[in-house]
Amino acid sequence: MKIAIFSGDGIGSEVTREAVRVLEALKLPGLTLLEGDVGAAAYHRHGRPLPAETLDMARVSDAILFGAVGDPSCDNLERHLRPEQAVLGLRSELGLFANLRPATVFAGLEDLSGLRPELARAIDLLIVRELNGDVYFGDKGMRETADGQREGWDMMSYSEGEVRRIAHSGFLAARKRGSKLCSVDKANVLETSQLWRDVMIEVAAEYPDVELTHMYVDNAAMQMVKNPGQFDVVVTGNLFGDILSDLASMCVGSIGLLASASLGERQTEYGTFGLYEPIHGSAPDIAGLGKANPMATILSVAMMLRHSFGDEDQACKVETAVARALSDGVRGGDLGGDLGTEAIGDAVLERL
Ligand SMILES: NC(=O)C1=CN([C@@H]2O[C@H](COP(=O)(O)OP(=O)(O)OC[C@H]3O[C@@H](n4cnc5c(N)ncnc54)[C@H](O)[C@@H]3O)[C@@H](O)[C@H]2O)C=CC1
Ligand SMILES: CC(C)CC(=O)C(=O)O
Ligand SMILES: [Mg+2]
Repeated sequence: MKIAIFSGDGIGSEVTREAVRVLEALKLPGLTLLEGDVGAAAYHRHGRPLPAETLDMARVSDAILFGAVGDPSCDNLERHLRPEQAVLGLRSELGLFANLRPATVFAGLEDLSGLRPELARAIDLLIVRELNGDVYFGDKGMRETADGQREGWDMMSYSEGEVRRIAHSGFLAARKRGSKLCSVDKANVLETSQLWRDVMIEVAAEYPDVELTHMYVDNAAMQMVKNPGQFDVVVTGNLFGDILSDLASMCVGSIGLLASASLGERQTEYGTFGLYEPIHGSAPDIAGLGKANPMATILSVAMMLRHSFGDEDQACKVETAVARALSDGVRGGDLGGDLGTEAIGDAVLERL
């Protein structure tokens, strides 16, 4: 089994290093790790954030472990050269349209949530975010208005087929959990969202065992803070899912804890091909200081073992090691402690 490691920029390389240590400690038979350049690192070396060599490596791999991309020194480059295009490009080129972002409170962290402990304790939700469409991938540009002002524009759209396939991902995920699916949109204002809602209702007919509800995204943000325990699976578009998942992360304690799996249709001999990454970015404010929490990336390895390698035992082993570390009081700066990235990695390894 081949895993491509794309660690990227800022804390991406720091957190990925710890996740790779965990992966190697599992001694999976026949494991080969490949390393590729993405993001600002790739731009400086190859002139492009997602070089052809990296994409080729992704295509011959069974799964990808991704750190993060983004560097302030690149924020004024033309958009197609910016580091973020690496992760967007991998998601679209590889057809990874279903992004799963689970959020659960670990025992012992209830007091570290941005919410009251009794609200935090009830959180066990999964955000299913569409990843190949929406305003992120529409035409965009800068133009001049008739009265000479600059105008930025981004096209938001979803086709019926794009909504239908993520609807199935949402319903199937709900069926494996609490059978409740909340579709989040902005159908009171956006045509994109009206189609989204119509298609969700059509697809619901194939899943009579799953309860479908709808919520506008502004209310969903409020409800996530007021009563997050009401959510089981949330299915939503690319932009709304991006925002709501960062919100959910603080409800469980830290953005350094939320893992993700990005899946498509490609099957390998081991399972579903996927890209696994923490939901956070390259965190330039703490990059190079050894302060980042690597747990989200380590938990992304667990998701990889589950979805791409069908190895539920090893996935649970990794998740249990992280949960034990947290319940034993292992805390990085993001959780009010003083342990650094490597020390947190050591603590998880000791509990594997
Ligand atoms: N998938 C990706 O590669 C993503 C890349 N980005 C990029 O990352 C760069 C920084 O973006 P921001 O908006 O600042 O988001 P960010 O997620 O990188 O950081 C937000 C805040 O959370 C903290 N943080 C994030 N991860 C942490 C961890 N593991 N441990 C402790 N603290 C952590 C950071 O220090 C910062 O204060 C930008 O260039 C952005 O475009 C942002 C999100 C996703
Ligand atoms: C292109 C990325 C920076 C999008 C993002 O923030 C994410 O996927 O969480
Ligand atoms: Mg994000």
